[in-house]
Amino acid sequence: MLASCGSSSHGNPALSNIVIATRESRLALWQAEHVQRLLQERGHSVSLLGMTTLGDQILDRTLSKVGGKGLFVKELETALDDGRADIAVHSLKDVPMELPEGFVLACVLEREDPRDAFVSPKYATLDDLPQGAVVGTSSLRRMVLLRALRPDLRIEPLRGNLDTRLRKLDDGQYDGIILAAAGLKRLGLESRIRTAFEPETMLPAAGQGALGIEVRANRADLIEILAPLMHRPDALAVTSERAVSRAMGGSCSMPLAAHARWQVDGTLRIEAAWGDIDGAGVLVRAEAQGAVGDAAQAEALGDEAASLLRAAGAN
Ligand SMILES: NCc1[nH]cc(CCC(=O)O)c1CC(=O)O
Repeated sequence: MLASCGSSSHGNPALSNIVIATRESRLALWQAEHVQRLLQERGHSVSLLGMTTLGDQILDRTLSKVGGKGLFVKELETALDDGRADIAVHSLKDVPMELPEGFVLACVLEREDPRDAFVSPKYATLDDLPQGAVVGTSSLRRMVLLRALRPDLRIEPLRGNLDTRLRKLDDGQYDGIILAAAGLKRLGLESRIRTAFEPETMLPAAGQGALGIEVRANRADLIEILAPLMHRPDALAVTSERAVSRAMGGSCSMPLAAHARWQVDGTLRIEAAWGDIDGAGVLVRAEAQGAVGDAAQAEALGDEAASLLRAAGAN
């Protein structure tokens, strides 16, 4: 079933052309083109298939109310399934923990800045915001973490792609908004970042800043082609973060943060936070640290952090 048409100098099968299924937001296209460049540098021919997903069409409700992360991924998987495309490039943050039967994450690329960023025309930091200022975010994680930092702020929903969100800010609908630093940097909008929150202050979402490449599990040809793009340390860190989400039954209807960092002694340290958005503003945190040499150990570390979260009151 290999769609091969010859061999590269390394003896790998070479596809005549690799088709990347991608959403059509500016960020999604940047990400797909990034993977396109990386593969072209290795001698592959690559084209893009742009698609509009349900997640892109539903801009008036929070994602958590309309079905969650899968909305951005499903149409792309259909294109892989029916052979219109070979691979899909995703922001890992938006990829559900369990992929549908028959799909695998073949590759995690080197991660961009995983931090959240404070963006505001007027205020340099969150601390500079006046009492009761309006901050835009539709992320439950950002809401509960913001609430812990500044209970006085008014948090208002903010949806749409990056350009839309920035336009709403510039229109004056918010005093400040929170966005992922990675997306701003990729689109050359780094100058909009007033403060990047250290993870201690605003713990990132599992997988934030990382790109994942999804393929049909039976495409051994593609899995081999993508292997050199894998960034192993970041892949293991992200695997432990995603394990926290999986263990907590994670979806974006749950305020959950998980962020893992390699330590100077070579161990991996993961921090996690869980919030109770409807309840009394409960926010619990946990951390775990250990030697991680493979995906199973990365998952075990994430599971341990999730157990500690539960022991601390998360459910
Ligand atoms: N939920 C939307 C989303 N998914 C991925 C990114 C970009 C950052 C990344 O790659 O993690 C963003 C924008 C944001 O959260 O501000």
